[in-house]
Amino acid sequence: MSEIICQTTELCKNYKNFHVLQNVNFSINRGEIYGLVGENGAGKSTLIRILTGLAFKSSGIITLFGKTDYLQHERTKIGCTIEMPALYKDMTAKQNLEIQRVQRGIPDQKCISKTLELVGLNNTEKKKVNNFSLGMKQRLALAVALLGEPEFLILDEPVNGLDPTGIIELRELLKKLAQENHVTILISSHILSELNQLATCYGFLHHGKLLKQITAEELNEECKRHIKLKTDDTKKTVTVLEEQLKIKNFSVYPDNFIRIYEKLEETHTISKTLSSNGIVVEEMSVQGEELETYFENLIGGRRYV
Ligand SMILES: Nc1ncnc2c1ncn2[C@@H]1O[C@H](COP(=O)(O)OP(=O)(O)OP(=O)(O)O)[C@@H](O)[C@H]1O
Repeated sequence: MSEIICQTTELCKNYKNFHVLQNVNFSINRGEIYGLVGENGAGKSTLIRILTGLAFKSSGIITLFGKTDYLQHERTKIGCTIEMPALYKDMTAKQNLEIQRVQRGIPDQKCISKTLELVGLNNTEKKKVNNFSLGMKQRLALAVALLGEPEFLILDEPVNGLDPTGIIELRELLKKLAQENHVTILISSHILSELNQLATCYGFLHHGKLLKQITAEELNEECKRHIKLKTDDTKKTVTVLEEQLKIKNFSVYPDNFIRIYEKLEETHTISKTLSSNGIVVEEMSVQGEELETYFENLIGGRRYV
């Protein structure tokens, strides 16, 4: 069974009468890249701040590496970038990391060049952070988070300010960290498509509530264009689909909905054939959407970017 690295149970956070997080239940397994998606103000940063100990919960349970109380030690295994870390602007990337290394008591000096190389900042040499682009500052922030070789990496909106190449590079780096170094990653974003091809699991946060937790596979399946079909006789429908309509690529869901992934233009023929076999078609529509539309629909059709 996979090991749960981070879990919240009925987690709530209130600021006076304002409920920023409401009964949030979510869990992240080791090696997973968890995409936390939510529009501005959804509560992503608050959730991350609570996990990392920068803010207090109002109620609920936080479990880190299997422990629920006195999480100071567990939090030493976490590396995080929350907003921009305090970087010394008149110093180089290397000098900044050296300060962080000493402050955190990391003995191995070699970790600095290793980390700079990992985030692609090894060629910045004498350049001061003052003269860094936003993307370079983001990478340095990531380097700071990676310095202690954390088991759990938490990144709050790390793609902000990165150009498309920077986003792809970051995506590859995070994949490598998860796959080769078995680092578990929680990454927040208000743009779902930025997490696409990276996250292995998604949590959708809206107005402080976790609306849904879904694996990448399930999400892709839901977004794939398909015919959604419900009839009064699922078993007989399956037989007609296979034997008469020669449809192979379909799935039957527990609520008796059938999803057909082929012959999307032939809904008329499908419904006629089913009717001629005495099957009543209760619902039939072509579905499937862009990731952004998926999230929009999930939160009630409102544009959020
Ligand atoms: N210290 C605070 N006091 C009162 N309200 C706060 C405080 N911190 C956050 N909030 C409110 O909590 C809500 C969630 O904020 P949070 O920063 O967690 O959202 P977010 O999803 O990270 O948004 P963004 O993508 O804009 O960073 C917002 O309405 C915010 O104004």
